[in-house]
Amino acid sequence: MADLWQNAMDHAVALARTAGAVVREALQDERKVMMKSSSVDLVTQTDQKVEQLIIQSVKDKFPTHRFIGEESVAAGEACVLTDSPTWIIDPIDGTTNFVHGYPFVAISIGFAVNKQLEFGVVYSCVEDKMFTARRGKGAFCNGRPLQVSDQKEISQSIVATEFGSIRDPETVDKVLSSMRKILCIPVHGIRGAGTAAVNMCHVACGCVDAYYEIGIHVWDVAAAAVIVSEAGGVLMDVTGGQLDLMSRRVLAASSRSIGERISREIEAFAPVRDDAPPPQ
Ligand SMILES: O=P([O-])([O-])O[C@@H]1[C@H](O)[C@H](O)[C@@H](O)[C@H](O)[C@H]1O
Ligand SMILES: [Mg+2]
Ligand SMILES: [Mg+2]
Repeated sequence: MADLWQNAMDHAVALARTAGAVVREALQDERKVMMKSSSVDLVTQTDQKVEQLIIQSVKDKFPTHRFIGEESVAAGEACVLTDSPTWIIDPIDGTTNFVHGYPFVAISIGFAVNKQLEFGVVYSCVEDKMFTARRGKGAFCNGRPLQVSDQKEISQSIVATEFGSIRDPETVDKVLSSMRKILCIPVHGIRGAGTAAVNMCHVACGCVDAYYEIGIHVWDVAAAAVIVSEAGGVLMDVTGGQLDLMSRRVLAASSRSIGERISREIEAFAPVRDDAPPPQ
């Protein structure tokens, strides 16, 4: 089969561009902020509008395909990855950035078939950077090929991570303790763009050597996972084991050795899985 899903990918790129224009436009206006699970888990009408725009357009073009969308799941849809072709959508990755006008905001569209990711599209819409990758065909930013860094020395690396939105003191202690241990290796620095998808694209570009986070969701990382691996990077669990997309943990690195070195410093914990049945 030559390239069965190229049509779907072309459509995803066009949709990400359209959605990005909607988000950029909304950045000019006042943004009404609502809370989801807590006061630091935010959503706006633009997140909801963009997700609906993407889902409706895909339904019209590919009526049998399924969806996992951040705001649909927040509204009660199941978060289940089946063997059916499935679009995994984060309409705005970096909603907190969007709310504050901090200029890293992305539309993230991943696509899986038989539970295998086939392509990923991440559009960092303020920077106008379109990151794309199709399984087996390389990763690109605005059409230019991407390659992870060839850094082998952890002490000469930059690591990206986020503080996350789980803010009970015990969890925050673990998050800070991991960062402290990584800083003390010492690495050159720690960075965070405020969007998981863009952090992972930075691994793909080679400007950071690794990114990890506990608390992300499948829609934050599905698209960018293809981009990282097609740029030559590796994906793993924060313990160094196999990546589980529903586990809410990710470690993306330029090489297995850098990833495993960082995993040794991370205090792992296990948030409620994305595919956990809803509480009764
Ligand atoms: O809510 P959202 O802005 O789509 O996604 C969030 C961003 O990626 C953030 O950088 C990360 O720290 C959170 O874990 C994500 O949930
Ligand atoms: Mg997100
Ligand atoms: Mg989002």
